[in-house]
Amino acid sequence: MSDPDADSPDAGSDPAVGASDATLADSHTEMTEMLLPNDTNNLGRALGGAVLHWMDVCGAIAGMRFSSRQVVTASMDHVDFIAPIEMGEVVVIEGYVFNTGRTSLDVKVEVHAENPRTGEERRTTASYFTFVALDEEGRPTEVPDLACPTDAEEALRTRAVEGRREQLREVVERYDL
Ligand SMILES: CCCCCCCCCCCCCCCC(=O)SCCNC(=O)CCNC(=O)[C@H](O)C(C)(C)COP(=O)(O)OP(=O)(O)OC[C@H]1O[C@@H](n2cnc3c(N)ncnc32)[C@H](O)[C@@H]1OP(=O)(O)O
Repeated sequence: MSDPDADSPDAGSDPAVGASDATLADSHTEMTEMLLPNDTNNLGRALGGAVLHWMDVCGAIAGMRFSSRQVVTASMDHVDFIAPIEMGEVVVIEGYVFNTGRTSLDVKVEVHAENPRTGEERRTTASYFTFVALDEEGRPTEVPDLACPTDAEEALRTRAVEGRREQLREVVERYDL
């Protein structure tokens, strides 16, 4: 989040968005945590499972904001922890819906760590989740179509689609599948 305004999905709106549509900006979710001892390992760094938990909750909130439904996590893509998070650092988790099926939503979730004293920040992980919206009886139910009425939203959508493709390609190459 080095420049949150540069490609903010909330910038501008389009009155032409249909009644059965929801926008990427509608789903946009940002959570801020501080890494405390309960979520660290013996090195004083974030437990992978704690980070996954925050990512899951952030993605679910994005899915619920988008669909106005309860959602459940159906799947999570590959996750690489590319940089450690140190105790006392601020953790910013950001998610948004970038693709929809009939009852499913794809959500990109990205995590940055921030040193609160220096302001230095770095990307620590990102992944792609699929959530499924449920009706009152707990059955999969239709979600709105995704609309990206602003250039910023369209750019984020494209970045997520291409990022997911690239991440899956890297995993296939890494394991020589
Ligand atoms: C707003 C009001 C809220 C009020 C209330 C507040 C409560 C606030 C609590 C929130 C708290 C946070 C929540 C955190 C999120 C959890 O932690 S949820 C817990 C962990 N997840 C689960 O327990 C899910 C367990 N799995 C299931 O229940 C079922 O497999 C599923 C996911 C519902 C799918 O059921 P199914 O019978 O396979 O359904 P089916 O009709 O075949 O497929 C439905 C869709 O799912 C897709 N799908 C199925 N399996 C998969 C898969 N493995 N991968 C990808 N897609 C899949 C299908 O492709 C299909 O997509 P569409 O083509 O319709 O777009």
